[in-house]
Amino acid sequence: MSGLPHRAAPFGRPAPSRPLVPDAAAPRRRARASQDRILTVEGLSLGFGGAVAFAGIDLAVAAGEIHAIIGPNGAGKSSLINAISGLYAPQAGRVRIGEASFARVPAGRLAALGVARTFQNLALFKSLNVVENILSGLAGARRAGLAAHVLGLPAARREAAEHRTRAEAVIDLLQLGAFRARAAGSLPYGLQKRVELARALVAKPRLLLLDEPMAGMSAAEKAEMSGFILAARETFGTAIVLIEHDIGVVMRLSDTITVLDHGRRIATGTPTEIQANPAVIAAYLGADDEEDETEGEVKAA
Ligand SMILES: Nc1ncnc2c1ncn2[C@@H]1O[C@H](COP(=O)(O)OP(=O)(O)OP(=O)(O)O)[C@@H](O)[C@H]1O
Repeated sequence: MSGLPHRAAPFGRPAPSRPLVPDAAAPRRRARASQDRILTVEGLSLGFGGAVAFAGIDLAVAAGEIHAIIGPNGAGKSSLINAISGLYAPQAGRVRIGEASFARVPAGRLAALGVARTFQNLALFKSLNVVENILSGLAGARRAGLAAHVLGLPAARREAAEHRTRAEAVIDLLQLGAFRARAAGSLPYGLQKRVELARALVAKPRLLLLDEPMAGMSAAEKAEMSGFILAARETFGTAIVLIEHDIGVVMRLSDTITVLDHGRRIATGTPTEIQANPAVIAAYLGADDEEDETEGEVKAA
């Protein structure tokens, strides 16, 4: 820290002291943690032409963990989520989801792998109502064939009823009942983001990837959305990987934070560890000097 300029550190609080006595239970805990791991990213690298989006990224997310990925603009956060969800094909490394390991994650099998995601920009069916949008999150979970649905066969009717029950459970959880018949496109932006979350959650994913779920929201809307994200984890035990620029929100929500800068992972730790990490502070102060926009976001901590 001594090399930093004389400016307020963006994350404020001091580092925790390390325990001095060796922790005998640590190896056992580590073994259990790796069994509970839902996502492991090993040495993942992606470039576009000559430009590096990210390189050599390692990441481990345990079942039920909320793991934020933060970093200045262009650090590689969205590209990493896009690679984890199979939209981008990495040039090196592997992604393990549960027990399955991939050089490129098959995007078409995401739902079967227990993974759901939202996008940085809203991707709802604007003219469909809220219930229909949420049900579209179960399209990958259909067992009865299309013909059975068209003909209204009993298996298809049972499945449709079961899906409605699941949709209603998510509607209750995210308090969307009053809007269920409204066209998604007619709702205020904050509610549309909530519908997107509901659509991702309806399949009860083991892993949920949220790309800036609170972008463009007011402080009150962000607090509300944070509550819904915690409720989702609590109710479904879902692990959540979250990209978010508001550092205050990240500090309050996350169990673990990974920081990217210029496509490299510069730190992983608890919120307390991250806010005291010199490399993280330097990365944000550097971004501070370059971009006024980021300044406010970092100081929100
Ligand atoms: N489809 C693409 N084609 C070419 N370059 C891309 C593409 N997607 C991302 N990049 C580049 O990869 C780098 C990382 O971008 P990315 O969007 O992943 O960063 P980010 O951390 O999510 O940024 P932000 O916080 O601004 O959303 C940037 O240099 C970006 O220009």
